[in-house]
Amino acid sequence: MQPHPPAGTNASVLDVAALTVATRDNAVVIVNDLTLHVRAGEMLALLGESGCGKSMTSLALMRLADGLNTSGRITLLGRDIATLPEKAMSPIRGREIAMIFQNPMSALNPVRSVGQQISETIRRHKGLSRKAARQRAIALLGEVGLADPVRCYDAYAHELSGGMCQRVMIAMAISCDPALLIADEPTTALDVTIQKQIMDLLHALKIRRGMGILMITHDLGVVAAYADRVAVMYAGRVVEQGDVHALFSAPHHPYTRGLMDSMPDLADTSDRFHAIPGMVPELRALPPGCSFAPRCTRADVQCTHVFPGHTMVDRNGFVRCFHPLQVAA
Ligand SMILES: Nc1ncnc2c1ncn2[C@@H]1O[C@H](COP(=O)(O)OP(=O)(O)OP(=O)(O)O)[C@@H](O)[C@H]1O
Repeated sequence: MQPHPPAGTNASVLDVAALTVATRDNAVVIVNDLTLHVRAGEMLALLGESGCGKSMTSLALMRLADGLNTSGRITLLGRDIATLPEKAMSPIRGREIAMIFQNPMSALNPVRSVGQQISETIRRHKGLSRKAARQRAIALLGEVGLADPVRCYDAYAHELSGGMCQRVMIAMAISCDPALLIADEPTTALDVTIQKQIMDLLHALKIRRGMGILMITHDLGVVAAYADRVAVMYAGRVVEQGDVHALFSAPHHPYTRGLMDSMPDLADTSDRFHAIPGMVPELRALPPGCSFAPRCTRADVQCTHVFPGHTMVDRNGFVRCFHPLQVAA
Protein backbone atom coordinates (compact mmCIF):
# COMPACT_ATOMS: atom_id res chain seq x y z
CA MET A 1 0.00 0.00 0.00
CA GLN A 2 1.23 3.48 -0.92
CA PRO A 3 1.67 5.89 1.99
CA HIS A 4 -0.81 8.76 1.78
CA PRO A 5 0.53 12.20 1.06
CA PRO A 6 0.43 14.25 4.26
CA ALA A 7 -2.40 16.78 4.56
CA GLY A 8 -1.63 20.39 3.78
CA THR A 9 1.32 19.55 1.56
CA ASN A 10 -0.58 20.21 -1.67
CA ALA A 11 0.46 16.72 -2.70
CA SER A 12 -1.67 15.39 -5.50
CA VAL A 13 -3.85 12.40 -4.68
CA LEU A 14 -5.65 12.15 -8.02
CA ASP A 15 -4.66 13.51 -11.40
CA VAL A 16 -6.97 12.90 -14.31
CA ALA A 17 -5.97 13.82 -17.84
CA ALA A 18 -8.01 13.56 -21.04
CA LEU A 19 -10.43 11.03 -19.54
CA THR A 20 -12.98 10.01 -22.15
CA VAL A 21 -15.80 7.49 -21.74
CA ALA A 22 -17.89 6.50 -24.75
CA THR A 23 -20.25 3.76 -25.79
CA ARG A 24 -18.61 0.80 -27.51
CA ASP A 25 -19.65 2.11 -30.95
CA ASN A 26 -18.41 5.62 -29.96
CA ALA A 27 -21.84 7.00 -30.91
CA VAL A 28 -22.25 8.62 -27.47
CA VAL A 29 -19.35 10.28 -25.68
CA ILE A 30 -20.50 10.47 -22.06
CA VAL A 31 -17.32 11.99 -20.56
CA ASN A 32 -15.13 13.97 -22.93
CA ASP A 33 -11.48 14.94 -22.49
CA LEU A 34 -11.85 15.52 -18.76
CA THR A 35 -9.00 17.00 -16.76
CA LEU A 36 -9.03 17.48 -12.99
CA HIS A 37 -6.95 16.91 -9.90
CA VAL A 38 -7.58 16.47 -6.18
CA ARG A 39 -4.95 17.23 -3.56
CA ALA A 40 -4.54 15.76 -0.10
CA GLY A 41 -6.87 17.40 2.40
CA GLU A 42 -9.02 19.25 -0.14
CA MET A 43 -12.51 18.91 -1.51
CA LEU A 44 -12.99 19.28 -5.25
CA ALA A 45 -16.64 19.65 -6.27
CA LEU A 46 -17.65 18.25 -9.64
CA LEU A 47 -20.66 20.42 -10.35
CA GLY A 48 -23.20 19.92 -13.11
CA GLU A 49 -26.83 19.44 -14.06
CA SER A 50 -28.47 16.04 -14.29
CA GLY A 51 -27.18 13.92 -17.15
CA CYS A 52 -23.93 15.86 -17.72
CA GLY A 53 -21.75 12.83 -16.89
CA LYS A 54 -20.84 13.30 -13.23
CA SER A 55 -21.70 9.79 -12.07
CA MET A 56 -20.09 8.23 -15.12
CA THR A 57 -16.91 10.15 -14.27
CA SER A 58 -16.89 8.67 -10.78
CA LEU A 59 -17.52 5.15 -12.08
CA ALA A 60 -14.69 5.56 -14.59
CA LEU A 61 -12.35 6.74 -11.81
CA MET A 62 -13.22 3.62 -9.81
CA ARG A 63 -12.66 1.61 -13.01
CA LEU A 64 -16.27 0.44 -12.85
CA ALA A 65 -17.47 1.83 -16.20
CA ASP A 66 -18.06 -1.63 -17.57
CA GLY A 67 -18.97 -2.20 -21.20
CA LEU A 68 -17.78 1.24 -22.30
CA ASN A 69 -14.72 2.56 -24.13
CA THR A 70 -12.51 4.44 -21.69
CA SER A 71 -9.28 6.28 -22.45
CA GLY A 72 -7.03 8.85 -20.76
CA ARG A 73 -4.88 8.86 -17.63
CA ILE A 74 -6.07 8.33 -14.06
CA THR A 75 -3.11 8.85 -11.75
CA LEU A 76 -3.84 7.83 -8.17
CA LEU A 77 -1.02 8.44 -5.67
CA GLY A 78 1.45 8.69 -8.53
CA ARG A 79 0.42 5.50 -10.29
CA ASP A 80 -1.64 5.34 -13.50
CA ILE A 81 -4.57 3.03 -12.73
CA ALA A 82 -6.39 3.57 -16.03
CA THR A 83 -5.15 0.36 -17.56
CA LEU A 84 -4.52 -1.82 -14.51
CA PRO A 85 -5.97 -5.32 -14.83
CA GLU A 86 -8.96 -6.00 -12.56
CA LYS A 87 -6.87 -8.25 -10.30
CA ALA A 88 -4.56 -5.32 -9.48
CA MET A 89 -7.40 -2.79 -9.35
CA SER A 90 -9.64 -4.68 -6.97
CA PRO A 91 -7.53 -4.18 -3.79
CA ILE A 92 -7.10 -0.48 -4.64
CA ARG A 93 -10.86 0.04 -4.35
CA GLY A 94 -11.67 0.55 -0.70
CA ARG A 95 -8.02 0.81 0.32
CA GLU A 96 -6.82 3.80 -1.69
CA ILE A 97 -10.04 5.08 -3.25
CA ALA A 98 -13.50 4.65 -1.75
CA MET A 99 -16.96 5.82 -2.69
CA ILE A 100 -20.26 6.74 -1.07
CA PHE A 101 -23.54 7.08 -2.91
CA GLN A 102 -26.79 9.00 -2.91
CA ASN A 103 -28.97 6.33 -1.32
CA PRO A 104 -27.18 4.79 1.68
CA MET A 105 -30.11 2.56 2.66
CA SER A 106 -30.01 0.62 -0.59
CA ALA A 107 -26.19 0.38 -0.54
CA LEU A 108 -26.27 -1.57 2.74
CA ASN A 109 -27.01 -5.28 2.92
CA PRO A 110 -30.42 -5.63 4.66
CA VAL A 111 -29.72 -9.06 6.19
CA ARG A 112 -26.40 -8.31 7.89
CA SER A 113 -25.80 -5.91 10.74
CA VAL A 114 -24.09 -2.69 9.69
CA GLY A 115 -21.17 -3.44 12.01
CA GLN A 116 -20.59 -6.84 10.40
CA GLN A 117 -20.46 -5.17 7.00
CA ILE A 118 -17.79 -2.72 8.15
CA SER A 119 -15.83 -5.52 9.87
CA GLU A 120 -15.86 -7.61 6.70
CA THR A 121 -14.43 -4.72 4.69
CA ILE A 122 -11.69 -4.20 7.28
CA ARG A 123 -10.84 -7.90 7.44
CA ARG A 124 -10.74 -8.23 3.65
CA HIS A 125 -8.37 -5.30 3.15
CA LYS A 126 -6.38 -5.24 6.38
CA GLY A 127 -6.38 -8.88 7.40
CA LEU A 128 -7.31 -8.12 11.02
CA SER A 129 -8.74 -10.73 13.39
CA ARG A 130 -12.51 -10.82 13.92
CA LYS A 131 -12.14 -9.18 17.34
CA ALA A 132 -9.75 -6.45 16.18
CA ALA A 133 -11.95 -5.69 13.14
CA ARG A 134 -14.99 -5.37 15.44
CA GLN A 135 -13.12 -2.95 17.72
CA ARG A 136 -12.00 -0.88 14.76
CA ALA A 137 -15.53 -0.83 13.31
CA ILE A 138 -16.94 0.43 16.62
CA ALA A 139 -14.27 3.14 16.78
CA LEU A 140 -15.17 4.19 13.23
CA LEU A 141 -18.89 4.33 14.05
CA GLY A 142 -17.93 6.69 16.89
CA GLU A 143 -15.68 8.73 14.62
CA VAL A 144 -18.54 9.41 12.19
CA GLY A 145 -20.68 10.74 15.03
CA LEU A 146 -23.03 7.85 15.84
CA ALA A 147 -24.05 8.32 19.47
CA ASP A 148 -24.01 4.70 20.63
CA PRO A 149 -21.47 2.91 18.42
CA VAL A 150 -21.62 -0.42 20.29
CA ARG A 151 -25.40 -0.67 19.87
CA CYS A 152 -25.18 0.65 16.34
CA TYR A 153 -22.73 -2.12 15.41
CA ASP A 154 -25.49 -4.72 15.81
CA ALA A 155 -28.22 -2.69 14.11
CA TYR A 156 -29.65 -3.46 10.66
CA ALA A 157 -30.06 -0.76 8.02
CA HIS A 158 -33.87 -0.66 8.39
CA GLU A 159 -33.47 0.20 12.08
CA LEU A 160 -31.49 3.35 11.29
CA SER A 161 -32.51 6.71 9.78
CA GLY A 162 -31.23 7.82 6.36
CA GLY A 163 -28.69 10.12 7.98
CA MET A 164 -27.44 7.34 10.27
CA CYS A 165 -27.13 4.97 7.30
CA GLN A 166 -25.05 7.56 5.45
CA ARG A 167 -22.79 7.85 8.50
CA VAL A 168 -22.41 4.05 8.45
CA MET A 169 -21.52 4.19 4.74
CA ILE A 170 -18.94 6.86 5.48
CA ALA A 171 -17.49 4.72 8.30
CA MET A 172 -17.22 1.82 5.86
CA ALA A 173 -15.67 4.03 3.17
CA ILE A 174 -12.97 5.38 5.50
CA SER A 175 -12.37 2.04 7.24
CA CYS A 176 -9.22 1.34 5.25
CA ASP A 177 -7.95 4.95 5.34
CA PRO A 178 -8.37 5.74 1.63
CA ALA A 179 -6.44 8.71 0.24
CA LEU A 180 -9.43 9.67 -1.91
CA LEU A 181 -13.15 9.55 -1.16
CA ILE A 182 -15.59 9.97 -4.02
CA ALA A 183 -18.94 11.18 -2.71
CA ASP A 184 -21.66 10.95 -5.37
CA GLU A 185 -24.49 13.29 -4.32
CA PRO A 186 -24.22 11.96 -0.73
CA THR A 187 -26.87 14.29 0.70
CA THR A 188 -29.45 14.45 -2.10
CA ALA A 189 -31.74 11.86 -0.48
CA LEU A 190 -31.57 13.46 2.99
CA ASP A 191 -33.51 16.21 4.78
CA VAL A 192 -31.91 19.65 4.68
CA THR A 193 -30.83 19.65 8.35
CA ILE A 194 -29.29 16.18 7.98
CA GLN A 195 -27.58 17.26 4.73
CA LYS A 196 -25.68 19.90 6.69
CA GLN A 197 -24.63 17.39 9.36
CA ILE A 198 -23.28 14.97 6.75
CA MET A 199 -21.44 17.74 4.90
CA ASP A 200 -19.99 18.99 8.21
CA LEU A 201 -18.82 15.43 8.92
CA LEU A 202 -17.14 15.07 5.51
CA HIS A 203 -15.48 18.45 6.00
CA ALA A 204 -14.16 17.39 9.42
CA LEU A 205 -12.87 14.05 8.07
CA LYS A 206 -11.13 15.81 5.20
CA ILE A 207 -9.21 17.99 7.64
CA ARG A 208 -8.58 15.36 10.33
CA ARG A 209 -7.45 12.63 7.96
CA GLY A 210 -5.93 14.74 5.18
CA MET A 211 -8.15 12.86 2.77
CA GLY A 212 -8.91 14.20 -0.71
CA ILE A 213 -12.65 14.32 -1.49
CA LEU A 214 -14.23 14.44 -4.93
CA MET A 215 -17.74 15.73 -4.22
CA ILE A 216 -20.21 15.12 -7.01
CA THR A 217 -23.10 17.53 -6.78
CA HIS A 218 -25.61 19.69 -8.60
CA ASP A 219 -25.98 21.92 -5.55
CA LEU A 220 -24.24 25.30 -5.79
CA GLY A 221 -24.95 25.92 -2.10
CA VAL A 222 -22.97 22.81 -1.10
CA VAL A 223 -20.11 23.89 -3.36
CA ALA A 224 -20.02 27.41 -1.95
CA ALA A 225 -20.11 26.24 1.66
CA TYR A 226 -17.75 23.26 1.59
CA ALA A 227 -15.60 22.87 -1.53
CA ASP A 228 -12.08 24.21 -1.88
CA ARG A 229 -12.10 24.02 -5.67
CA VAL A 230 -14.78 23.33 -8.24
CA ALA A 231 -14.91 21.79 -11.72
CA VAL A 232 -18.00 22.82 -13.68
CA MET A 233 -19.25 20.17 -16.07
CA TYR A 234 -21.51 20.67 -19.07
CA ALA A 235 -22.55 17.94 -21.50
CA GLY A 236 -19.68 15.61 -20.63
CA ARG A 237 -16.89 18.21 -20.43
CA VAL A 238 -15.34 20.27 -17.67
CA VAL A 239 -15.79 23.80 -19.00
CA GLU A 240 -14.32 25.68 -16.05
CA GLN A 241 -12.23 24.79 -13.01
CA GLY A 242 -10.87 26.93 -10.21
CA ASP A 243 -10.74 27.89 -6.55
CA VAL A 244 -14.26 28.26 -5.16
CA HIS A 245 -13.83 31.85 -3.96
CA ALA A 246 -12.24 33.00 -7.20
CA LEU A 247 -14.80 31.21 -9.34
CA PHE A 248 -17.82 32.41 -7.36
CA SER A 249 -16.65 35.99 -7.28
CA ALA A 250 -15.72 36.07 -10.96
CA PRO A 251 -16.94 33.14 -13.07
CA HIS A 252 -15.37 33.03 -16.50
CA HIS A 253 -17.58 30.62 -18.42
CA PRO A 254 -21.00 31.96 -19.52
CA TYR A 255 -22.52 28.65 -18.38
CA THR A 256 -21.09 29.06 -14.85
CA ARG A 257 -22.41 32.63 -14.78
CA GLY A 258 -25.83 31.36 -15.92
CA LEU A 259 -25.87 28.69 -13.19
CA MET A 260 -25.12 31.31 -10.54
CA ASP A 261 -27.74 33.71 -11.86
CA SER A 262 -30.33 30.95 -11.77
CA MET A 263 -29.86 30.41 -8.02
CA PRO A 264 -32.94 31.67 -6.16
CA ASP A 265 -32.12 34.82 -4.19
CA LEU A 266 -34.19 35.20 -1.00
CA ALA A 267 -33.46 38.92 -0.89
CA ASP A 268 -34.81 39.44 -4.42
CA THR A 269 -38.54 40.24 -4.22
CA SER A 270 -38.95 40.90 -7.94
CA ASP A 271 -40.36 37.42 -8.64
CA ARG A 272 -37.83 37.03 -11.42
CA PHE A 273 -36.17 33.71 -12.03
CA HIS A 274 -33.07 33.91 -14.21
CA ALA A 275 -33.10 30.58 -16.05
CA ILE A 276 -30.56 29.77 -18.75
CA PRO A 277 -32.50 29.78 -22.04
CA GLY A 278 -32.82 26.49 -23.91
CA MET A 279 -32.14 22.94 -22.77
CA VAL A 280 -29.05 20.82 -22.04
CA PRO A 281 -28.40 18.97 -25.33
CA GLU A 282 -28.73 15.20 -25.59
CA LEU A 283 -25.27 13.58 -25.49
CA ARG A 284 -26.37 11.52 -28.47
CA ALA A 285 -26.96 14.67 -30.52
CA LEU A 286 -24.44 17.27 -29.41
CA PRO A 287 -24.12 20.35 -31.62
CA PRO A 288 -20.77 20.82 -33.38
CA GLY A 289 -18.25 23.10 -31.63
CA CYS A 290 -18.96 24.24 -28.08
CA SER A 291 -21.94 22.31 -26.65
CA PHE A 292 -23.11 25.43 -24.81
CA ALA A 293 -23.03 27.67 -27.93
CA PRO A 294 -26.76 27.29 -28.81
CA ARG A 295 -27.66 28.72 -25.36
CA CYS A 296 -24.89 31.31 -25.15
CA THR A 297 -25.36 35.00 -25.87
CA ARG A 298 -21.61 35.40 -26.51
CA ALA A 299 -21.31 32.66 -29.11
CA ASP A 300 -20.08 33.44 -32.62
CA VAL A 301 -19.32 31.36 -35.71
CA GLN A 302 -16.08 29.99 -34.26
CA CYS A 303 -17.97 28.61 -31.24
CA THR A 304 -20.30 26.63 -33.48
CA HIS A 305 -17.37 24.90 -35.23
CA VAL A 306 -14.60 24.19 -32.71
CA PHE A 307 -14.61 23.18 -29.04
CA PRO A 308 -12.34 25.65 -27.20
CA GLY A 309 -9.15 24.44 -25.53
CA HIS A 310 -8.04 25.16 -21.97
CA THR A 311 -7.21 28.80 -21.13
CA MET A 312 -5.55 29.31 -17.75
CA VAL A 313 -7.28 32.08 -15.82
CA ASP A 314 -4.98 31.99 -12.80
CA ARG A 315 -2.54 29.58 -11.16
CA ASN A 316 -5.32 27.17 -10.24
CA GLY A 317 -8.03 27.71 -12.78
CA PHE A 318 -8.91 27.26 -16.43
CA VAL A 319 -11.84 27.95 -18.69
CA ARG A 320 -12.83 26.40 -22.01
CA CYS A 321 -14.43 29.29 -23.86
CA PHE A 322 -13.47 31.54 -26.79
CA HIS A 323 -15.24 34.50 -25.18
CA PRO A 324 -14.88 34.13 -21.43
CA LEU A 325 -16.02 36.77 -19.02
CA GLN A 326 -13.33 38.87 -17.37
CA VAL A 327 -10.31 37.20 -18.94
CA ALA A 328 -7.90 39.42 -20.85
CA ALA A 329 -7.68 38.34 -24.52
N1 LIG B 1 -24.07 2.81 -21.04
C1 LIG B 1 -24.54 3.97 -21.51
N2 LIG B 1 -24.81 4.13 -22.81
C2 LIG B 1 -25.27 5.30 -23.29
N3 LIG B 1 -25.48 6.39 -22.54
C3 LIG B 1 -25.25 6.29 -21.23
C4 LIG B 1 -24.75 5.08 -20.64
N4 LIG B 1 -24.61 5.30 -19.31
C5 LIG B 1 -24.99 6.57 -19.09
N5 LIG B 1 -25.38 7.17 -20.23
C6 LIG B 1 -25.85 8.55 -20.39
O1 LIG B 1 -24.80 9.40 -20.01
C7 LIG B 1 -25.33 10.58 -19.44
C8 LIG B 1 -24.58 10.93 -18.20
O2 LIG B 1 -25.01 10.09 -17.15
P1 LIG B 1 -24.57 10.33 -15.63
O3 LIG B 1 -25.38 9.41 -14.79
O4 LIG B 1 -23.10 10.27 -15.52
O5 LIG B 1 -25.06 11.84 -15.39
P2 LIG B 1 -25.09 12.68 -14.06
O6 LIG B 1 -24.49 13.99 -14.38
O7 LIG B 1 -24.47 11.93 -12.94
O8 LIG B 1 -26.64 12.84 -13.82
P3 LIG B 1 -27.49 12.66 -12.48
O9 LIG B 1 -27.13 13.82 -11.61
O10 LIG B 1 -28.89 12.70 -12.96
O11 LIG B 1 -27.11 11.35 -11.88
C9 LIG B 1 -26.83 10.37 -19.26
O12 LIG B 1 -27.50 11.08 -20.27
C10 LIG B 1 -27.00 8.88 -19.44
O13 LIG B 1 -28.24 8.59 -20.05
